[in-house]
Amino acid sequence: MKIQEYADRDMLAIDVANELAGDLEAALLHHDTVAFAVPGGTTPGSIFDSLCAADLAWDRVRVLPTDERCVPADHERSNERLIRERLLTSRASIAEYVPLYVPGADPEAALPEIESLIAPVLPLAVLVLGMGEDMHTASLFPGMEGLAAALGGHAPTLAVARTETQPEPRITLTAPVLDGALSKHLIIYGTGKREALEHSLSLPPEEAPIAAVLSGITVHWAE
Ligand SMILES: O=C1O[C@H](COP(=O)(O)O)[C@@H](O)[C@H](O)[C@H]1O
Repeated sequence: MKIQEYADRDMLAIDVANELAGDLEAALLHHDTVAFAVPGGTTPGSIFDSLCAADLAWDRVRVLPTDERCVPADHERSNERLIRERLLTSRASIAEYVPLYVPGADPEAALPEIESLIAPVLPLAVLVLGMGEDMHTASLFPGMEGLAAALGGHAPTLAVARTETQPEPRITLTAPVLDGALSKHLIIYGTGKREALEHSLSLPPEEAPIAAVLSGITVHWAE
């Protein structure tokens, strides 16, 4: 794990967007299409605002969320909504979006259909992760039912996350899928998340799921 510190969040957003564009460009040199997984939540919007203008073969990039809340795609809590509004715009508007949530069915029943959408685009070439102060990443939450299976080396591609702390169920990529990305970046803002990340290093992944995906990752941090 390598930590890059930035003077402020604006600098981080610009530099990380440039680094991601470089990673995608390098991956596109070797593959017809590349899978690019990105988080939702409050952290990545300003990075998306810069990255969307990168001069890349976006028509060969498959963008998917690291995790999704089971809400309609136009809902304010939808990660798809954020990604479509802030990343899949400008030059990046021609990238293909691969969803992790399909409306209607209950999440467990929908997993086979979603897996059939995701499987053809894997493995991940470039991964961006966020993290909560509770040390969850994607929607791998400490203490959630099924966490040990979702962290294990033989985990299926997807897991359903149901926690008391979240208002709706979620669907998440599992740890081996995330950890297997060729290029991995974690974006965290603020002292609380920095301390939580450092604390996670001394905990088992069941208590700190972020710890399961840190091998070879670059952490980008600004206050
Ligand atoms: O709920 C989520 O949480 C994490 C962290 O979110 P943030 O708002 O603290 O940046 C995020 O990475 C994940 O994709 C999202 O669904």
